[in-house]
Amino acid sequence: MASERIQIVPSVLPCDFGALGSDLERLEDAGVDKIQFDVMDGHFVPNLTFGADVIKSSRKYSSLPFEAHLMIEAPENTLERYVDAGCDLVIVHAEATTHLHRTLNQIRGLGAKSAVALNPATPLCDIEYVLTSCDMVLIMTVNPGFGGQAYIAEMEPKIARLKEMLESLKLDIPIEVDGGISPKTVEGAARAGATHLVSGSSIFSSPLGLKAAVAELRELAETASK
Ligand SMILES: O=C(CO)[C@@H](O)[C@H](O)COP(=O)(O)O
Repeated sequence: MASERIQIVPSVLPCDFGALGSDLERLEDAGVDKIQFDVMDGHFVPNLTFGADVIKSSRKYSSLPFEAHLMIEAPENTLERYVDAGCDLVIVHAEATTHLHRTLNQIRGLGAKSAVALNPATPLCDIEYVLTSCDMVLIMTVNPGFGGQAYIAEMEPKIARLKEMLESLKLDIPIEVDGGISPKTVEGAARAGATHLVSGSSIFSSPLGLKAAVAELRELAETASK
């Protein structure tokens, strides 16, 4: 597990959707490691954002890996569109697909990396038998649907237990956390075992500016994870 390095992952939710390309260029200049596109359908979560076409049109503005966080019902019906749009990794929610094992392997079959996300209330036992079909696990530290929510610190024991599960299976895959990640919360998440840290409102609203805010999160997480 020690081989997984800290990655800072911006959520595009706070971006200016009318000028997404330039915001993506700003994020790459700021030193982020990959980009997370928060896809929301207004059914699985109350909010509605964008689909694969927006990601496809964004591809030319960044050389970084793209991941699609599918906060949508029945993601298995549309996986190919996100891979064709240029996503290197596709995240589906365990709560949103009937046949999770099949869906995760469908993503891999399309040539992308697969990941499963768990809402705060969903127990780790729901993914115990699909971890070998995952290239990453996302632990939500807010209830999905909106940016700017408060970090749920009660998820830290869940992160730590997941790290133990992965180590016992000798699976060297990252644990990503998403929701309320800021300089005040990142250390707790990293100390528990998270290595990929998704942040939206904190880095975009930081008085330090985007580049320094990304560097600050990275330094805090790296120190806490040692
Ligand atoms: O995906 C979600 C919620 O569904 C958000 O957690 C964003 O991805 C990050 O938002 P901040 O909490 O960092 O503002």
